[in-house]
Amino acid sequence: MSSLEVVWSDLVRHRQELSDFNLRSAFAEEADRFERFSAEMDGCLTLDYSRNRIQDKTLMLLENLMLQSGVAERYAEMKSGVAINNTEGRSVLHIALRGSVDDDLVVDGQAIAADVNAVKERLYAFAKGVRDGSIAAKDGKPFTDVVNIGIGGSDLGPHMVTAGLAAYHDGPRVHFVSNVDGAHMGDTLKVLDPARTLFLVASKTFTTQETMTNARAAKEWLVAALGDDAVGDHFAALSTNKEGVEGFGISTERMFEFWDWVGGRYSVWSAIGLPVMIAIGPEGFEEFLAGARSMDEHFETAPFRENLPMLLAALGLWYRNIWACPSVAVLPYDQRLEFFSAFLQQLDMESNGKRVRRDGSDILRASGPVIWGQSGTNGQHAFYQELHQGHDIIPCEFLVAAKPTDADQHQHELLLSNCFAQVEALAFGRTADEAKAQLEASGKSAEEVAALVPHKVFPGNRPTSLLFYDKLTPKMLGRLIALYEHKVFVQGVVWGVNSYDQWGVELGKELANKLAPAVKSAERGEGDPAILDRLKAYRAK
Ligand SMILES: O=P(O)(O)OC[C@H]1O[C@H](O)[C@H](O)[C@@H](O)[C@@H]1O
Repeated sequence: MSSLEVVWSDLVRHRQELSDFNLRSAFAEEADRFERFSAEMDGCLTLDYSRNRIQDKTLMLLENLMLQSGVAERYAEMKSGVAINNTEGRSVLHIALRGSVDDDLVVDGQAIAADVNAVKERLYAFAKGVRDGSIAAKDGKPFTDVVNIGIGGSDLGPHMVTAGLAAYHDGPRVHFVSNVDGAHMGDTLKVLDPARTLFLVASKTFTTQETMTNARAAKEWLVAALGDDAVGDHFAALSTNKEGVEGFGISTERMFEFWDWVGGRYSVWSAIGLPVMIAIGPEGFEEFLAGARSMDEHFETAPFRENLPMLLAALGLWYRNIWACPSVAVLPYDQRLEFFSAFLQQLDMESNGKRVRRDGSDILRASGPVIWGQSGTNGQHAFYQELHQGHDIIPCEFLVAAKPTDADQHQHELLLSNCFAQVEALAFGRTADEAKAQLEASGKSAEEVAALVPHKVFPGNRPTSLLFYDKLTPKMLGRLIALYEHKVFVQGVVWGVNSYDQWGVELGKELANKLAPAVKSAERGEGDPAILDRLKAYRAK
């Protein structure tokens, strides 16, 4: 057995040792659980992971798993520009986007920091111009609205961050259109004035069906109102595909490039972040980058027991592979992070939702779990029932700020108390004796008590981790995203997958393009004839 397989079997055996583990008794017996199982970075972000089914030995074994899997070695390869995205022959260097000009990161023998900086300067100048009106609409007046047209990595990151930093917006309004469903573009344009609207076409490849369709629709809408010559002033492109951008009619002066070593789901730090720069300004965006950079440094230097991404990754592996938990709920108690779990779905599931290892061999164990969630307290009134009393154990990651950015203090205290209450209820539950005492105290008869007790028992012992931070600033959001990026990286290395390709998305895309003509005419064509027949019938109604 390889030394890595030995660690996996150590972990399986260790789970048996913990078969009677219960968070209630663990907390009763170990007054120091918070001290032992929490880590802080920069004095403003704490990961409290004390309410997990772990002991010191668990962490020792998980640390060994990281060592044996070669996490540090793979990270060194990544930083040195090795094409760790082996199926596409690409380096993976999104960390360079938040680095400094003095960094010596190299791709294909070329230093990249200077290029990164040059594009960033152009982006900042453009964002500033749009914000102060010096980059204006066709009529010379400032833009009031910016529409980002993109999908996947060219939408989820900037959309989530723009919403997350709403307290810092002081530029034009920013909208996001992603879905090929014409209703998305239609509903967005309905409230906009073409004379005041700037479109950003965001697409790494500049070939994605949804984005190109929406971009053409936007162009038609604009041209119909303002004429052909408005396109130059009212469009800009964020892409790696110069020919595609020019072909669409956007000049290279209005194109902001990035590079094939930036994966779509890791691209919010690049030109894809332009909507955020326009919304909060370049200074705010610099803070956002600085937050991510501080997480990079933390990840590179903090010892395992203090290393937030390592710990989050380790706990994820523990539950996914040793406890067979199929999903993880991400629950930000922050309305402005309402798109955070949707963003993480792409980051995590597109990266590690794989069935073969880098060399094409079978992984032989479960890889990326289903990531899902919603902002608190909304989720409490929807799916928390299942978290508390459902059949599956669903580890939860809660996120909450100590202080509101600009919201009411009293309401923020209620938000915090809801978050802490959930964490406590999931961990400690309610025993049958407690349920009985409560029902008796409420005056129920003995029969009623007996009938209701089973329904009122909360098993507890449900694992949660809490990311507790001072305030949701641009810097903090940068830290949080980079934290999850590194977590995904670590897990990908342990599972041995290529976290930077996404072949699984391709088949559906190919088939959609193939079926488009058949759907258009609703005639029998390629694909499932029965459903096309039904389509024809419904259309004829
Ligand atoms: O930016 P684009 O080239 O338009 O790609 C947008 C998205 O397309 C696909 O769905 C990929 O799976 C995503 O990773 C990517 O972010």
